[in-house]
Amino acid sequence: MQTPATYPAARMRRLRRTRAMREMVQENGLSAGDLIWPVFIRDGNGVEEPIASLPGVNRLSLDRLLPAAERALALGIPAICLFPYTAPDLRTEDCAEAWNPENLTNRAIRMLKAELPELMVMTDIALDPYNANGHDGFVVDGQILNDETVDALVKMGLAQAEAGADILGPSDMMDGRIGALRAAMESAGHRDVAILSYAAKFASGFYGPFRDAVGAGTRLVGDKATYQINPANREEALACVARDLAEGADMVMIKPGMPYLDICRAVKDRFQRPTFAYQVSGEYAMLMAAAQNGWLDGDKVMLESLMAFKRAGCDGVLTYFAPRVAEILRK
Ligand SMILES: NCc1[nH]cc(CCC(=O)O)c1CC(=O)O
Repeated sequence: MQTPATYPAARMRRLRRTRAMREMVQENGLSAGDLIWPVFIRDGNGVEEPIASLPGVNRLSLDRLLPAAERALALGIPAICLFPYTAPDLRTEDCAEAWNPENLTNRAIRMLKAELPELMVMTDIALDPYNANGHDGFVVDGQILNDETVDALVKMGLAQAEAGADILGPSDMMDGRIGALRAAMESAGHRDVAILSYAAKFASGFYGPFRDAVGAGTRLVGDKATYQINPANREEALACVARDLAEGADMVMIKPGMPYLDICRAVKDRFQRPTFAYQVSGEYAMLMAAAQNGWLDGDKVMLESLMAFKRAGCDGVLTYFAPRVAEILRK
């Protein structure tokens, strides 16, 4: 970096004087094309069910998902990511609903790809919405089984690819799942299905409202510390990213987002591959709660928080704010 001249030759305020000048020298940009919109789906018809801890976010039945997705596409959002709220009787210890070709997610994928082929559909691969105990993997005697879970995740991913998913999002943090999924996609002829790995996923308190939304929160026995990363660890997160890229991930994600911008920057600098952050449910809830109390300007902090991801090196962000942001950016 060139050392700036000293005052008064250097007056940093010269380039901040007018809006035109500020825009001309702006270093980073945010556009609708950077956004992936996470959406919660449920069964039924005509249902838009509010989620108390995520103000403004609803669980949508598939007939309501379609117009919402259509609007997202019209606003320039390239992808939506589906998260199912599974009916209670379909949550079992063997998690068999996860790879049912006719499950809610797979039906949603087929509908979206038939009606809106240009909109990319991303999925979540983990057992928690189908598991009786809320964990991302099989639980036996209080242990989360790794390799048995990977086999199940592969079946789940294959069913999603078969239904037409464009991007698979393994969020489970089992070891070896990226390699196993990539090999399965190759041999099943799904060569162009992309994998966006939840590579640096931390054991975070910020997932609370999400677990309410998919109905896994009250069921969860214990915590996820034996598979998600300790929030104190940076080198471990980088090792996970390196491993997932080596196993065939096309893109990687850091999650949560705002408290982990240092990891975003480190991942982009070190690997120079497509890098995404997930601005998770708790981050959304915290900004919305303050905005609803009149303590923060909601739109302003929303845009600022998303620009921060771009500045930290991310290529894009998963955010519940996506439609709102895209609407503002269109004006
Ligand atoms: N595999 C589950 C999964 N996929 C995405 C999220 C969190 C997303 C959010 O909080 O918005 C979680 C929660 C968890 O790991 O408990």
